[in-house]
Amino acid sequence: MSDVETMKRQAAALALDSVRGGMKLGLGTGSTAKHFVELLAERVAEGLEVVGVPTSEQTRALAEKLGVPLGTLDEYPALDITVDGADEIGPGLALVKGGGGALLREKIVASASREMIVIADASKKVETLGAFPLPIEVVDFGLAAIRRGIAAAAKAAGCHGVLTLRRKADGHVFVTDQGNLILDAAFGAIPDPAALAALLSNVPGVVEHGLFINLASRVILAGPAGATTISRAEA
Ligand SMILES: O=C[C@H](O)[C@H](O)[C@H](O)COP(=O)(O)O
Repeated sequence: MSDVETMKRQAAALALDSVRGGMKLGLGTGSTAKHFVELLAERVAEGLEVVGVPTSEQTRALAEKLGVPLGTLDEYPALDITVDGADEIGPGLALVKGGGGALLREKIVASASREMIVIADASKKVETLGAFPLPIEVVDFGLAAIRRGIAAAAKAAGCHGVLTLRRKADGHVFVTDQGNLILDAAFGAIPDPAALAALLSNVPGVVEHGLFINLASRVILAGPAGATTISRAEA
């Protein structure tokens, strides 16, 4: 396993310490969340009783394969903990998420959870969000108008940048688990993430965006010298 994968797994293992029998867990998406699902599956095989609610079809398939009992948010609308990765972690534990295209379900599941624990390698912590292009999930109608709306909202929040329609490696347009499209917004820097989040949410055609404000309660960051936990109160 590469150094960075070892760090991600270490963060995932620490998040597992917060899991107790009987909990209902949101299961995140991405390479870091995958480590958590794998480690959780080991504990389930040893007898830990939990129910997971996956944030993507990818995570559902992995958890099913590994034998983690699954439920839906309709069955369990109030979850105990969601454990998920992030693309960037900024001041106040504001996050950019959606690099894997799962931001919509991830935000719904995190919002339904008493606590969201973010697990990441230390490279994800930044002073200013925005170097990672912000994923914005939009409907498949009126894309040119939606782009104009996003650009105007971004400008009002002091952000400028190219919006790129996400495509898969084979060139086909990327479609989310909810059947929507993703525009990746290369803003470079987001001076006021909360303001941008509110403005983007008001653009007709925007289903959701990858700014997670006041959702993460703790971040477990693993670096070469070990792991540290940062709570929102101290971030
Ligand atoms: O849509 C994907 C998610 O928001 C991921 O949690 C995020 O992209 C981080 O993924 P990774 O752990 O692979 O860096």
